[in-house]
Amino acid sequence: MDHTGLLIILSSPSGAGKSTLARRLMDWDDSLRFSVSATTRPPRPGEVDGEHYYFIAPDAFRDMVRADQMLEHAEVFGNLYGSPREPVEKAMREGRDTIFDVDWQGGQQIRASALGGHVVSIFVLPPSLPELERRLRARGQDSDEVIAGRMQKSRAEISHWAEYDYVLINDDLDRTEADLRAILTAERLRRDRRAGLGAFVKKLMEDDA
Ligand SMILES: Nc1nc2c(ncn2[C@@H]2O[C@H](COP(=O)(O)OP(=O)(O)O)[C@@H](O)[C@H]2O)c(=O)[nH]1
Ligand SMILES: Nc1ncnc2c1ncn2[C@@H]1O[C@H](COP(=O)(O)OP(=O)(O)O)[C@@H](O)[C@H]1O
Repeated sequence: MDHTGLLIILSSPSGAGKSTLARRLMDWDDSLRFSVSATTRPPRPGEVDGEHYYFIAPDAFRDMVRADQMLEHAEVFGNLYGSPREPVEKAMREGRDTIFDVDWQGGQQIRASALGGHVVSIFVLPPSLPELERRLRARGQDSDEVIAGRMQKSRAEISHWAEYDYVLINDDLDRTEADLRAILTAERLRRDRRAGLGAFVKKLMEDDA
């Protein structure tokens, strides 16, 4: 069936688990595409350029924005982050679904973008703020100062929860992953209904006549 790809927005305060969940979803369904963002923040140990992020200089980032090559962009924790437009448009044309790991500003801009696709937005909450801090520490990739900054910003990110179609409390990882799979399956069926089931039903009736 002909259809355009879904745009799946995942947001959460830093450390709630969205990268882990996105990775699990892609292991479940390898047709899913991850939108690799460009950022001016330095790579963490183990992060690979072009896989986790495109690590670029602020000037190069601003050039991309000026050339309208970013579908959305925002400043988060003092660094610039943006979703390159071209790979998303290509995936949509090919009918492949794209996952975005973006903050609330990115979520708002993707919803408002003129891409015209079927957008599904999901907000991931931690079970508590002390658990969020524990996860940031357990990840072992940020300094105390960076963790303190992220905890301070977490309330502002969480305040946007009601803008999202779905809100999941990521307590048990397997449970949250199962909920995400269910959301994706249901939203794909909704998309297909819109995209071309009319023609299928018409043919079904004709074949039976
Ligand atoms: N608007 C926007 N936000 C992004 C983008 N890429 C990442 N972010 C957000 O930036 C924040 C920080 O990301 P990151 O530095 O990887 O830290 P982490 O969330 O702790 O793994 C998170 O809220 C991400 O969702 C992007 O392309 N656009
Ligand atoms: N449900 C969960 N229970 C316990 N730990 C979790 C859970 N979800 C994620 N984590 C852990 O918390 C840390 C932060 O997760 P991560 O996916 O990097 O968050 P984010 O991308 O939202 O910043 C990681 O070490 C991850 O393994």
